[in-house]
Amino acid sequence: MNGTPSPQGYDAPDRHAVVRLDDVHKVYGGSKNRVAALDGVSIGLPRGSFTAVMGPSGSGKSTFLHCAAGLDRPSSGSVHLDGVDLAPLNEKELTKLRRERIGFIFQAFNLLPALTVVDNVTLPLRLAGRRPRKAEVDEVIERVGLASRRGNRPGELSGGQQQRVAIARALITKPAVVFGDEPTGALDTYTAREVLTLLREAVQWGGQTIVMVTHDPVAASHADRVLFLADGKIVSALAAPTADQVAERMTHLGAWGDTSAAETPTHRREARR
Ligand SMILES: Nc1ncnc2c1ncn2[C@@H]1O[C@H](COP(=O)(O)OP(=O)(O)OP(=O)(O)O)[C@@H](O)[C@H]1O
Repeated sequence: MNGTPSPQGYDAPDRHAVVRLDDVHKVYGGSKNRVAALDGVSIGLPRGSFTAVMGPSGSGKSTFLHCAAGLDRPSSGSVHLDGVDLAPLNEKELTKLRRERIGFIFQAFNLLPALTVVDNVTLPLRLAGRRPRKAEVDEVIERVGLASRRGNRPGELSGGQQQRVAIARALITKPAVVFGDEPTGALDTYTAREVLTLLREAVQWGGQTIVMVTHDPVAASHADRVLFLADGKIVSALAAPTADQVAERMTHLGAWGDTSAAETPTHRREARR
């Protein structure tokens, strides 16, 4: 669980990991426009851990998330989720596995505008044919601080509140892992911190496993470990990271392009406030 490279890459894939990728390659295009979006990724993510995935634009973060979550299939290599090898599953089986064992949180919240908070949160249970139990619904809605908003619709909520609904919706099925794609990307600094604290608590108190793609070093600093991707490979990792350490590592990867070398998106955002 540190940043030391092993002969197999960053961390030997651990048999007990909730998410395990073994030598995963994902290739797009043909012979003329071939892109190796993932180029031999091997990693194990332990149960109850919070992992942030960072890297320059085009480094393969989304592809990593999509392959790890069974939204996309690797060109070669294997992905195990909660002990299940995803390769032999057909689309129907993959959909069922995603519905039952994975929670998703997106930058754009993706709530259904016509449904109340309670109905948005319980939707995954109803889609899985399970009748929501009042106690479990109350518990998760209270945990995200929305007990007084149960009957509101998304349009009546702030961005931070909407993301908390999305978090409750991701947690309600008690998934093996929650994948976040820039979950704080649309939020201001203060609200983002509240949402990240909530995710941290889900890991710390609920034993939830979370994997989050982010461009924000401050967001990444809430994770137990940051994985850095470059050109489709995990090139480095940081355990118990600070935002400054993450920003510095990103600068070395050339992640901020040719804007000021020391500036990060977060620092720029803070400077504008
Ligand atoms: N459907 C696709 N067809 C062709 N190439 C693709 C496709 N999806 C991704 N790629 C390429 O694979 C590489 C990795 O893309 P990916 O979206 O995973 O990067 P990323 O790190 O998430 O980028 P960003 O931070 O800009 O969202 C890029 O070169 C991208 O152009």
